Amino acid sequence: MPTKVQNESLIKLINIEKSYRQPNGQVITIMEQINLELRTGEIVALLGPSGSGKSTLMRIITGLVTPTQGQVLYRQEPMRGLNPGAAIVFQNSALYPWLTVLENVELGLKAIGEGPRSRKRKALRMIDIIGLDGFENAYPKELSGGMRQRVGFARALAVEPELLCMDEPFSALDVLTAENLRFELLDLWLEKKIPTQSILIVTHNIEEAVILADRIIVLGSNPGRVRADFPMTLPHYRDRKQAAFQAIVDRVYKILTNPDLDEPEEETPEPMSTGQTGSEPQTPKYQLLPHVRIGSIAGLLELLENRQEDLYRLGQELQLELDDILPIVEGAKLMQLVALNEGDIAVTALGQAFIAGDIDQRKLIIRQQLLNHIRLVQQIFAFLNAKQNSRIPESLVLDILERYFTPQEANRQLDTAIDWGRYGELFGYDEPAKEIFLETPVLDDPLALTTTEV
Ligand SMILES: Nc1ncnc2c1ncn2[C@@H]1O[C@H](COP(=O)(O)OP(=O)(O)OP(=O)(O)O)[C@@H](O)[C@H]1O
Repeated sequence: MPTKVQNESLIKLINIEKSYRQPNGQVITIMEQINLELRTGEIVALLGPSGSGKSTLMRIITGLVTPTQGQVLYRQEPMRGLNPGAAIVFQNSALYPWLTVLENVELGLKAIGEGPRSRKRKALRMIDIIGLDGFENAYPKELSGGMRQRVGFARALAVEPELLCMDEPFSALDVLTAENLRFELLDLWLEKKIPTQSILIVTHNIEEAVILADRIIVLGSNPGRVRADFPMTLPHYRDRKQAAFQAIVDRVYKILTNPDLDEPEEETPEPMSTGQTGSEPQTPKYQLLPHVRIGSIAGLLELLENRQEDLYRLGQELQLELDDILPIVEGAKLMQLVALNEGDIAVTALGQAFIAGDIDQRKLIIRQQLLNHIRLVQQIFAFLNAKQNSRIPESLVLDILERYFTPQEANRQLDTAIDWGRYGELFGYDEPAKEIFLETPVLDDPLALTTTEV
């Protein structure tokens, strides 16, 4: 088994940007200025909110996606096409149902041109290492979810990749199976039973990252960028109950829940021109609304009444995943109903007034906050007031949104704005006509007649 050489550059991303051209011709940048290096001997966890570009970044590293700008170096050389040293394990290992475990594991080896005999030998060895001994001739449907995922690992590891990329590999498994598999993978890595030189894992699970990683990278969204990149010094095996473990979990939680609080990156190379398609016009940023109902925000406020709470513990208490709780907190924060301080969340005076208020008072508060702080709502409201019949087609708003977001995201933004506007009794939605209409025209409202600049 090859020994692991520590700290050699395996992958280097220099000023990576990825943009997609939308059907309307608009170019949307989903990530920019990504600078990072993966070195041998480390497990790196990539965390970030949904849509921050974690999977895209992993695909750029493996060569499945080409960046719009910037350079990918593999072992210090520009990478062209697929990364020769990488293999990927996905959330649901896509196994061929008509092939046995052995045949599924052999597939990756076949793809890289291994002959039948060495293919079989290597596949059997990896099946053994990964704990599937005795199941070589089973078909995927005969296996549990955890065992199928093991086959996915065996298939990826059989080709002896230098870099093992895993995109939420444990998230489809039940809690116990996931925990077992995590520690088994860690055993294989620490005991050098696999020749892998570096592991990159995309995850939504902070504790999983803290259990496994030697380094944690946090991405931010809109567009995706590196917000934090720090080493983990706790020795393996880590205990979830340890104060130091909890402190790191809190730190990551704090970064994720405070979009304004960036931690310095490890290194920031100078901008570098690559001669690629760098001439796309930059799209200015637009406030991104979290997809959350006002009811959920109200629920959070009621729960927080009169207490300052650590967000991480709150998530645990509510048994909410990070991706569920973040949009609720973000929505409440955008409307200034809560304030965040060092990972703690507290209800503001306005939030307290919301909790104490009856339904009409609550609606009034939301209405005020929407008109004061939520750009899309302000814009729709201004359009409606400028129209004589107080109605606008949704396509008018979608056209604007699609200058900044994908069509799918533009629809989600509009849905959220309509939901919030409805709660604040600012406007409603006529489904058959696909039009937004003013609830009660408020012509003396100073905001009503201002058109907001896009
Ligand atoms: N082929 C594509 N065309 C247009 N937009 C895309 C394409 N692929 C990804 N995107 C957009 O890029 C953004 C980042 O997507 P990506 O899947 O990389 O994020 P993520 O952080 O992995 O999200 P999640 O945690 O939800 O899996 C999203 O807004 C997505 O809609």
